Amino acid sequence: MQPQKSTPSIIALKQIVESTSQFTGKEFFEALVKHLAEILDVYGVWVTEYWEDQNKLNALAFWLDGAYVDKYEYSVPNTPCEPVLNGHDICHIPNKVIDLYPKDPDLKPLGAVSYMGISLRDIDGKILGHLALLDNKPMPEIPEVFAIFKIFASRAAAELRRELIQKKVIESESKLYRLVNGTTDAIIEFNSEFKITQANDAANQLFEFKDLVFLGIDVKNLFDAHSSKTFELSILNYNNLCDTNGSLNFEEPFVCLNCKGESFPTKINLSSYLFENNLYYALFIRNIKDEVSSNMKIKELHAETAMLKEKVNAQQFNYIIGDSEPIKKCLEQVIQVARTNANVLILGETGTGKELFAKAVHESSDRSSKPMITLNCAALPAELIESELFGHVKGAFTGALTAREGRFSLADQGSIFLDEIAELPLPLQAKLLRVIQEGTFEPVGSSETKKVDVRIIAATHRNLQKQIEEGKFREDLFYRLNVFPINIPPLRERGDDITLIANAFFEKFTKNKALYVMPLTKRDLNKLSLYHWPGNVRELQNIIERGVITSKDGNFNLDSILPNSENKTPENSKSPSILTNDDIIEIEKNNIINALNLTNWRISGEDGAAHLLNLPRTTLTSKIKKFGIKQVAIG
Ligand SMILES: Nc1ncnc2c1ncn2[C@@H]1O[C@H](COP(=O)(O)OP(=O)(O)OP(=O)(O)O)[C@@H](O)[C@H]1O
Repeated sequence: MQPQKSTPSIIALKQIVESTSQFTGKEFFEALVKHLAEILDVYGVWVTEYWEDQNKLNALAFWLDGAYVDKYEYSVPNTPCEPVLNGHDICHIPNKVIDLYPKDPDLKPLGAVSYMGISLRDIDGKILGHLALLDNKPMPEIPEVFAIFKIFASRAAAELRRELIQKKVIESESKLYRLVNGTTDAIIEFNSEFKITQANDAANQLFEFKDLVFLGIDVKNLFDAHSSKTFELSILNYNNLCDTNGSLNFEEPFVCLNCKGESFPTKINLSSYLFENNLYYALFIRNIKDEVSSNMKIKELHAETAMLKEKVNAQQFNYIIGDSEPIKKCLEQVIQVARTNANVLILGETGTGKELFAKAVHESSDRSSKPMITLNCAALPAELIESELFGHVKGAFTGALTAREGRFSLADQGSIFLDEIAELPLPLQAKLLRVIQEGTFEPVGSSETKKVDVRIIAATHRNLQKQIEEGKFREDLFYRLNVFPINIPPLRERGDDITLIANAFFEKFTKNKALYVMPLTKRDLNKLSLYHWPGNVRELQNIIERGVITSKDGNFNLDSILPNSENKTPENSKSPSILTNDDIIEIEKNNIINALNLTNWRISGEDGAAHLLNLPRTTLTSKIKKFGIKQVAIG
């Protein structure tokens, strides 16, 4: 091999330079191997990249016997290329290359005789690949050829380095592209004149802009008037507002407008940077429409839940009839206290509905899934109350044949309603105080301490302060119970509630009855309203029930049932009133009924009604007949 005899090496060099200069990359390598082979007049030339992990060489271009070899990769060991990669500058085998590398599978088929290879290295010396010549004739050592070979090896190495760097750039650009365009947040770059210079795919999608229209427009136009103003001011004050990292995060949402003018809420943040001495900003926009609408949905659901809760509460209390202000106030107090764990003391005259209100407190509390256990402290003898409240063990007292749970245990996690609390014997008041303070007690006859979590709702019609003064009620217990007192007003102070309750009870007692009873008349209702109801709602309930039972010819019988003597409020009784004859007859009739009721319908004798009325027995008998008074069994 030698440079063509007629062409000086400098010309050969010039030729190769000219024929490769306009190319880069694969085209350069192809031009290089072809021209080198032609000019140096060798059988084959190839340039490779080195795959270090596999210890393989891969031809970037291979010119062999006047044509390109399409694909050529091979393992380095046992080939003449091995010493090239192992540090030799130029490896030149002028002859008998097959004898030196008998295990190289390709040398023989190619008829290789001589070989020359040179490594292509990175700046730091790392092997990038190699350039090799192969000939089927001996290849003498000619310094000019070496020189040409070296020059082009260094050109090939530069190209290889450029290729590798370009590959890296493309890779990192593609990573960046994926990052920037893979995000659902819009990223928009704009300059100090607010002109958009770049935008990612998400920005185009979010604002429904096409690339061309998007670039160059004023970034402020992406916002509605108010947000645009805020945005502009923020940019003008950027240096004062931004954090130490140079970025600016906005807490409040910005309203953006898409190209159709449709608005949507967004969260934005900004950062700024200098590029080639020009100031740029990167604006990150996140569409929070879904977030906002979910928040709104949550708010709506909260409101709906609150409304439903109110409805449920209202329904829960629908057994408490009444629309008067004092009753509404009591119901409000029920709702207030129910949410807490505070003990409740319900005060009010007998029959005002204290038990109903206790039930309402329990049912609207978190304990409603557990029972409310009731104990009427006035209904049991003192000896029994203790075991009723705290339970007893077997044999604790005569008759205690088995152990029994007390009401406090039964009410665990729920509530206990202690009605007529003023009647609780003093020793038990002390025990109750301990349950309130520590949540513990011992069943009768047991030394085992039990612990419970019970809310106490107590009620009384008595004046507890007075009971304390008289030494009948413990003051400390009173303060423990009186955490949240609810005063139930007497029925006479509830105005139109009397009518409401009377009609409701009338409905209840006449419903599904074979007997038709005419509805309550205005006169009936008027009378009921004027009565002062010492027995409160319970008394009203009884009166209506009796009036229905004793109705005659379909007429509700109020007259003979409502106690006349107490038929007037104290105020009313002061004002003079004229009674009709009918009224007087009615008064007499009711008076007889009252006397008969009091004497258990005994007419004669010392404890009979005639004696009570100071009437002869016969007169009373005839009056009973005249007024059509009949004894009624009251259920
Ligand atoms: N507002 C009301 N609406 C409907 N019914 C009521 C109302 N208040 C009381 N009642 C009825 O009146 C009767 C007496 O009520 P409750 O037993 O709750 O009264 P109380 O104040 O606890 O009586 P006591 O002091 O005698 O124990 C019950 O049948 C109850 O259902």
